[in-house]
Amino acid sequence: MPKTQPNLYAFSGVDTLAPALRKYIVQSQALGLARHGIFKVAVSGGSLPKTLAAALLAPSTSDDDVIDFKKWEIFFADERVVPLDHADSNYALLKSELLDKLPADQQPTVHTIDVAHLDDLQEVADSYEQVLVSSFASRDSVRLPIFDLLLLGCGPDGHTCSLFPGHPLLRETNAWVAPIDDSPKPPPKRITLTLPVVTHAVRVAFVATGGGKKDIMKDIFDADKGLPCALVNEGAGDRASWFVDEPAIQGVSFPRRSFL
Ligand SMILES: O=C(O)[C@H](O)[C@@H](O)[C@H](O)[C@H](O)COP(=O)(O)O
Repeated sequence: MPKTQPNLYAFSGVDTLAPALRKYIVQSQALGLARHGIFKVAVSGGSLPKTLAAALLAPSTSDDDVIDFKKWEIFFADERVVPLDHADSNYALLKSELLDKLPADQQPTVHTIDVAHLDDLQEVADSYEQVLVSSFASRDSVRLPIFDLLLLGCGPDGHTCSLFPGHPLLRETNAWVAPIDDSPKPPPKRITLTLPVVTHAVRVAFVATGGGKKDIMKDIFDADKGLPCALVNEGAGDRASWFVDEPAIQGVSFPRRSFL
């Protein structure tokens, strides 16, 4: 079977990107609800939660444009191993950008890391994997958990989640969730979904904005450097979609698609 290509959607800025991202998320939600009555989504940190909030907190524009947060199960595609109220916590970031702005009766289920063992990184990863096992059925019955949607960022070195270029973790084939204690991006101690879990999601959306991303975007889309983001593109094909602004893809020759 021929390999499919990722979808590259470019927008003038976050104000035009956010409504398209919202539409894509609402479609993904409908697919998830049709599939299993729940919407299982994992999110990253960085600049993503802010863009996500711009997309999701906007008022609904039609009967088809409804976000049912009560049916959402939110996981973290990667998390820094710090207390949940720490300035570095991806949960704390998502909470302040999005969760705190949702009404009390519209709160999703949010799966945070277990902070009881912050000094034992492997234990944090293992216990988070158990959270996935409970949600997605046992490891014996499913080889990999299949998220309805992953919402990811792209670092200036081409990393995504906490999967960094050239890191041995990229070769992990067994664990669903892995620890990393030498993240080049601080803080060093993190847990992350592994590459097979990322590439097996029903849909993977990347959000990358700003001129600071343009060099790495050329490396991801126009070169063959085996960067983590490119490995996700390769594994997910057209199940991967990129929501970017024009400055982020200045000079990139990979063909854009129009978002309908
Ligand atoms: O916890 C983290 O550090 C993030 O999950 C990380 O993977 C992030 O998504 C990228 O570094 C992109 O970050 P920006 O969107 O801020 O560039």
